[in-house]
Amino acid sequence: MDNTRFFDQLQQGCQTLGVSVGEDVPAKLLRLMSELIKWNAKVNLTAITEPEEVLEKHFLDSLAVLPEVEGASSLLDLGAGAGFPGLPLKLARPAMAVTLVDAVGKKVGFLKAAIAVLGMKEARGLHARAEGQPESEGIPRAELLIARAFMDLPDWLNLAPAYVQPGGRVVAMLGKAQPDTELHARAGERGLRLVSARQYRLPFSRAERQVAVFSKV
Ligand SMILES: C[S@@+](CC[C@H](N)C(=O)[O-])C[C@H]1O[C@@H](n2cnc3c(N)ncnc32)[C@H](O)[C@@H]1O
Repeated sequence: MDNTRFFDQLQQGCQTLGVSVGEDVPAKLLRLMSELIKWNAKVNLTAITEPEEVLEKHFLDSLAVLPEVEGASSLLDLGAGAGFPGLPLKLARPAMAVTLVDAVGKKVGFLKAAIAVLGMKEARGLHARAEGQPESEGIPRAELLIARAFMDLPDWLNLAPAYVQPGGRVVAMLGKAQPDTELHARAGERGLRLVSARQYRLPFSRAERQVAVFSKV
């Protein structure tokens, strides 16, 4: 994929998703992709390595949840892996402080290198295992907590509230859409409230996704 095609596809994908990013963001995402592919040759960060797939399944899927993230001053991405969704969200909304946590040291090594290469301010890669005790784990609470492909929804909703500041929200990125009744029930069982649930499709493969937002009651 040449650079022009990358920029065209990114612009088209953002348009289809109804999200917008700053003028400097496409070049930064291109740089992130080249770091990711370089590191992935040495360290197993992600199974998604083809540029077209990185663009759609990692970058555009991360940017797709910008409407749910808008306005947050701090974001915590648990089980961030190679940095998704946290790194593209931080590039798109640089004023938001972002902490990316993963239990695997080599992945956190990549996160720290990517943050440095891209010159991100108020972004941090943190090597820690999230098990529901943020203080002892050294994981800061955030206004907005997010994860993708980290845990199934019931386990995520059990773990998540401990990492959210008072008045904050929990965002769940779901591969498989769940009916609103199910989301309401799962939230209610844990003292959470379903704020919104939205289905979307990735722009090129048309794969279905869902994003749900919960608040502490
Ligand atoms: C399937 S990957 C998803 C990575 C990324 N969120 C994405 O969507 O591409 C799950 C990640 O969670 C990390 N992980 C699993 N359990 C964890 C825990 N208890 N605390 C922190 N990270 C964990 C793994 O090391 C892995 O990188």
